Amino acid sequence: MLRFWFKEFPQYPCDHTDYWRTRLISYALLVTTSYFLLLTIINIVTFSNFSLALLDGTGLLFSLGIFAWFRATGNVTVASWAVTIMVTALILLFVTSAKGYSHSLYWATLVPPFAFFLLGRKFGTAVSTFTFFICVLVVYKQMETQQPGYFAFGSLLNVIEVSVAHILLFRFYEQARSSAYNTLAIRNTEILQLAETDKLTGLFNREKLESTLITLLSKVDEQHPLSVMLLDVDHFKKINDQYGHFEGDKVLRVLAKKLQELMREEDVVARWGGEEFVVLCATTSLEKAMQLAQRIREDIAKQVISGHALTISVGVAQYVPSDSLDSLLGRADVGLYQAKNNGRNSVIAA
Ligand SMILES: Nc1nc2c(ncn2[C@@H]2O[C@H](COP(=O)(O)OP(=O)(O)OP(=O)(O)O)[C@@H](O)[C@H]2O)c(=O)[nH]1
Repeated sequence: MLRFWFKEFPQYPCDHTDYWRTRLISYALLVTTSYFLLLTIINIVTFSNFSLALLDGTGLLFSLGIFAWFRATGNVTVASWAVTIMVTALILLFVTSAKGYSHSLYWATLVPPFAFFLLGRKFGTAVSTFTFFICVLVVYKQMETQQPGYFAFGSLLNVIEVSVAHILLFRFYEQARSSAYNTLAIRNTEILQLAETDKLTGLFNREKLESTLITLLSKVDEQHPLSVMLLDVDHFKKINDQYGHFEGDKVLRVLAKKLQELMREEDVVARWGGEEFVVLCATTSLEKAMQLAQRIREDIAKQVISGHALTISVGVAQYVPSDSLDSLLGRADVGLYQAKNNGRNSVIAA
């Protein structure tokens, strides 16, 4: 119903640091505008108190003025100050006019949540300190006159109103905080995904491959051997030279997808760099890995990849206890080198 009141500013999307400020400014102006409008009407219609109605009418115009100006400019900093000053002035006016009766002081507790949220730590502290200083002063003056405090029905309403305002404000804070955390969590997941994905092919990149290999190595034992394959496209340079780099990229993308389809679900396929790919085969002996690599080499040779007939050479190695990460991949590289020397389109174990 009140959607027209809350303008979405394109410069403040929901993950922008000022997004929730724009919301609180709009909420505060909605409350102050309604408050002044109501009091103006009551003072005219019920009490015929036109001087008070004039005062409330001025407040109404002031509140609407800030609202219209904020909608037009989207200036959060100035609107934050305007709203904080208006809310603080209203509260202090009430506290001083009520001569510091206890129920009126309760309103002052609304200032810190406003001031800190809209103005930040430094000015929030300043405005809150100023407000509480005025409250202390008012109470001190009251002490001098020895005026006894009293509570009437109005006082009770005041306490209830401030309590409700407190709950709403803290709900607002919690929403802003959890929204920020959720956005952060989504961003973190995206960043993590970017950090471990090869941009061209969408496969795991070298960093992710190495961390996965370290994890898999910790699980290796006699029943769970681990083998790796290093695959390289034969004469890939020709595709680039003949058809251009973009076509070469397209071929790499399609080939990466094909490799993933051809591998078993449990195999980890990654782009090592350039036109080289690595496959980690957990719980796979050298013999089994050789069979798998041969099957894949044959499949690739039979298929047309993005309009090109391709072949691959593969080096295969099985982890032995004396291996480090580098020596294991190094041995697969030796196998690949031999496969290339053997005339390519072949698989060699090392
Ligand atoms: N399009 C494209 N080309 C790449 C990319 N990374 C590396 N290359 C190219 O891959 C080619 C690799 O060439 P070489 O190392 O000579 O190997 P090759 O032509 O495949 O020959 P052999 O491996 O000996 O069979 C080079 O032309 C690189 O520019 C990439 O991300 N995209």
